[in-house]
Amino acid sequence: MWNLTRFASSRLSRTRRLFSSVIPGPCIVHKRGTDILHDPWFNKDTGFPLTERDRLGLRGLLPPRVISFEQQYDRFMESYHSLEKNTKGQPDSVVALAKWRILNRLHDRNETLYYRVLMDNIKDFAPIIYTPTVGLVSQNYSGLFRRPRGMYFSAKDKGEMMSMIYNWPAQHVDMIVLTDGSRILGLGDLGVQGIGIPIGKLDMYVAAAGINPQRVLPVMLDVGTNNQKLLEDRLYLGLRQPRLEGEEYLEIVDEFMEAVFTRWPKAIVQFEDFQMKWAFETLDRYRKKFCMFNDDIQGTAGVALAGLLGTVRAQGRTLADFPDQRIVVVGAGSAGLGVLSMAVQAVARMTGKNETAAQNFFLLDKDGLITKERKNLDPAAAPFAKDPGQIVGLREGASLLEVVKKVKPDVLLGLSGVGGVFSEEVLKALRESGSTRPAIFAMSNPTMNAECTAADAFKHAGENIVFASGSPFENVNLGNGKVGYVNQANNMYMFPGIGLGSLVSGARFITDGMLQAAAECLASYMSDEEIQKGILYPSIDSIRHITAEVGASVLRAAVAEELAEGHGDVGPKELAHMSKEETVGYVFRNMWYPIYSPLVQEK
Ligand SMILES: NC(=O)c1ccc[n+]([C@@H]2O[C@H](COP(=O)([O-])OP(=O)(O)OC[C@H]3O[C@@H](n4cnc5c(N)ncnc54)[C@H](O)[C@@H]3O)[C@@H](O)[C@H]2O)c1
Ligand SMILES: O=C(O)C[C@H](O)C(=O)O
Ligand SMILES: [Mg+2]
Repeated sequence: MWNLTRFASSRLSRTRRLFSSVIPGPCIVHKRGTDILHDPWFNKDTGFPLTERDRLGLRGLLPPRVISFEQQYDRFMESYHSLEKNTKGQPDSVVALAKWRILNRLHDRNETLYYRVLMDNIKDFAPIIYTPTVGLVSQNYSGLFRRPRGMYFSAKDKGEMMSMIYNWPAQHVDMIVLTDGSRILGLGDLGVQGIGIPIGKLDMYVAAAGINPQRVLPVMLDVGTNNQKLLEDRLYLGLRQPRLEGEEYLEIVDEFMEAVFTRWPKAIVQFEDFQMKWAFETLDRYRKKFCMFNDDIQGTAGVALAGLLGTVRAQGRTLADFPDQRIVVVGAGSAGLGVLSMAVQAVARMTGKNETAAQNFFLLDKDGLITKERKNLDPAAAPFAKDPGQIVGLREGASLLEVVKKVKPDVLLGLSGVGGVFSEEVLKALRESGSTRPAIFAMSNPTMNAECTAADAFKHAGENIVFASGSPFENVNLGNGKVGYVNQANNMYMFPGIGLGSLVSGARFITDGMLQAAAECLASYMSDEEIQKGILYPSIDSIRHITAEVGASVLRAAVAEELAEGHGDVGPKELAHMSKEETVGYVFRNMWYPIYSPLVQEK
């Protein structure tokens, strides 16, 4: 059932070939003069050619010399490298924020140049615009705030959202990332400051999926905050009130969703970093009504399942052995439960048995092992709660150490949001794992919330482990020329392809079938040779390529489920007649690529 296609060697050259045909057509701007210079969508700074300077009223508003895009690029990178040099030795957070600031200023000034430097240096810049630095930025957002980005809808805007949505200047919007700031990474309730996350996710949409930056919209739904520190902070920029709850809360989200889909019926909304109860409730409420998904539940599930399947292969086994893997999941929140349900569904499909599919999975939360004896057992966790009769030697609420010692798992997967939960003792206990090559997924973000560091994992659990973390760590030098490989198990390998595939297929909804197709695609992406080395995911350098593949598989699944209504001038019939290769080419052709496009028609 898992079709293991290999893409390996020609990936990069194929990417380049496909992009060479994607030169945007002339785009005519109706602004003039300083309005253009101050509009980051159109601004080219000193790169405006003389004809455009003449015809757009820019003459005299810029120094006379025209600088090429490449020169601008080099100049920015030089400034960036000198900033790196000048901040050497300073605390990590100071350096990270300085790097974020210089990138953010470019983002505010010239989007084309910003996205080109981001794409070309994604490995270095993703940790700044995305996890972990985006967490630090969100924590300090009210102090760092200089210019708004995206839209802010607050509880005070009730009844006004339908008209407010038309305040957004872009005529078309394809991709929206929405948060209410209630569970930002593992940092808790950050209220309005959580807007940093949708901004970072949409930067990844542009860099990885080639969504046109003029068509993305980060949104903050500010319904208050329960973070006392923020409520008392005189600089805090959000509503100073406790979070709305119950019907009052849902009425705000309902109103926003109606407003968005009234103005942009074809948009896709990604829910991000909602606290668990609202994450599940809103997914359930909207998934059959609007084209939306929850990244923490569904995107994370896909990336984790791909990693779990990779782990089986890394052990030298076949995928048919997946149902025998003993997997301990630490964290029963939106992410942990999302991963469990997708993984258990995969086992059920492979074995053809629903009743026993969850038997090799063990779920823990802050109160330890979850069994059917748990008081106030969350209904969402109930299907994975152990029957005390079937776990001899373990009790309700057993500690992680007890569980690892008893279960001897093949995989330890953390989505708890708590740094260091995989303690030295727990990692050492994993040495007794039944597996020749146990895997550790410390998936919580940002770095300080990871369940363990990469270095500790290799040191305490042994050199033969497979390791993945949600935020990036350096590979670990094991001595004797050996390297402990660090994977980044982050939903960034999933959500851009889910969004892009849904967009270019014109899917009405995002179904489990489409998400499963995305996960299968990522799972089959790596060659056996890479997997043997413990490399479970592609390098972030090839994120556009993997996103195109994931996007194309989502598209094909939408077509198969007769949900694809087409996109632009490509109708559903044309989509249905495309070969697999053609769907990938079509997805690539729909990716925006950052180059300056002419702002005036050639005379
Ligand atoms: N790598 C990724 O792609 C990815 C994706 C989504 C979420 N995450 C990370 O996962 C974490 C959790 O996200 P969530 O949405 O599920 O949060 P959540 O608040 O819904 O759930 C957290 C869960 O962890 C449990 N927990 C807390 N302390 C614990 C402890 N000491 N031991 C065991 N369990 C404990 C809680 O009881 C709860 O069940 C966050 O840090 C987030 O950044 C990572
Ligand atoms: O934002 C990330 O880096 C992954 C994930 O969505 C999270 O909430 O941690
Ligand atoms: Mg998230």
